[in-house]
Amino acid sequence: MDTMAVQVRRLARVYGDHQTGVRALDGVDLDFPRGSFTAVMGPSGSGKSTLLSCVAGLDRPTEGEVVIDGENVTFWDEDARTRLRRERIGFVFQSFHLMPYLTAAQNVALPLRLAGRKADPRLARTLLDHVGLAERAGHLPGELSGGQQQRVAIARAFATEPAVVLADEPTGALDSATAKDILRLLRTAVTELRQTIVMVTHDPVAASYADSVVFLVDGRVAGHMAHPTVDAVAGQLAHLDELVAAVAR
Ligand SMILES: Nc1ncnc2c1ncn2[C@@H]1O[C@H](COP(=O)(O)OP(=O)(O)OP(=O)(O)O)[C@@H](O)[C@H]1O
Repeated sequence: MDTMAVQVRRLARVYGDHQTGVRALDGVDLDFPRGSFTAVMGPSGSGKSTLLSCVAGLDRPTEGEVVIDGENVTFWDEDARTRLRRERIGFVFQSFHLMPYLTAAQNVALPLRLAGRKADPRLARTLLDHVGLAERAGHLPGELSGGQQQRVAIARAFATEPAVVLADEPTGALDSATAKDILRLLRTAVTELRQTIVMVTHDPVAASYADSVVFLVDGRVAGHMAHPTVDAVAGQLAHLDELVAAVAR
């Protein structure tokens, strides 16, 4: 069994003309091991969202490859990539993206139904139990707080036991105490359940819950940090200009 959940190789994404267009990604090589929690950071426009979109198969790279669970998915057709997103990738967004007219349990079961699996109501309840929301299974998103909605979204993201969960600013809309609860939950999913998470964030506190941080600058990997602390990440972000200079060399 491959030990890498996700690998990207020489990944490039050019928007517009190949010569004069924007190189949103410019030769990115990254490995995301199974059971790892990686934060992706970098200035606005550095390519973080483009990286997630390419890994999710929402966007096609101009060059390079995306390998998920040992399978090169780069050239899969639209149908196969839709199945990939439904079955092998979980998503957590800043603004939760729950279906407003479905209960918490129905939202959690939705990926299983879309993947054509028999939706066992007990599984949705178990997943909600894991995120501390067993009592709220029958509630609609509008009846839940922001932090509770994000817990439902996390239970949903892990429902299909995906190869990787892609989280885009998962704590961006939450107050700092609620954000820490959510980050602890993500950390537990990695440590205890061997899930794999790739999280885009601007927040050094959020990044400090990860095993490592990848810094992107101008579409390139400008640095890595293992065992990040809040101070070390904030310090690196304050000196991104030095990373930029190193990339330009
Ligand atoms: N559909 C598109 N068409 C043209 N240019 C695009 C498109 N999507 C992204 N870009 C450009 O690609 C670059 C990388 O964008 P991306 O959204 O990946 O950055 P980001 O690091 O996620 O930024 P932010 O932190 O602001 O979300 C930017 O210069 C952006 O303007």
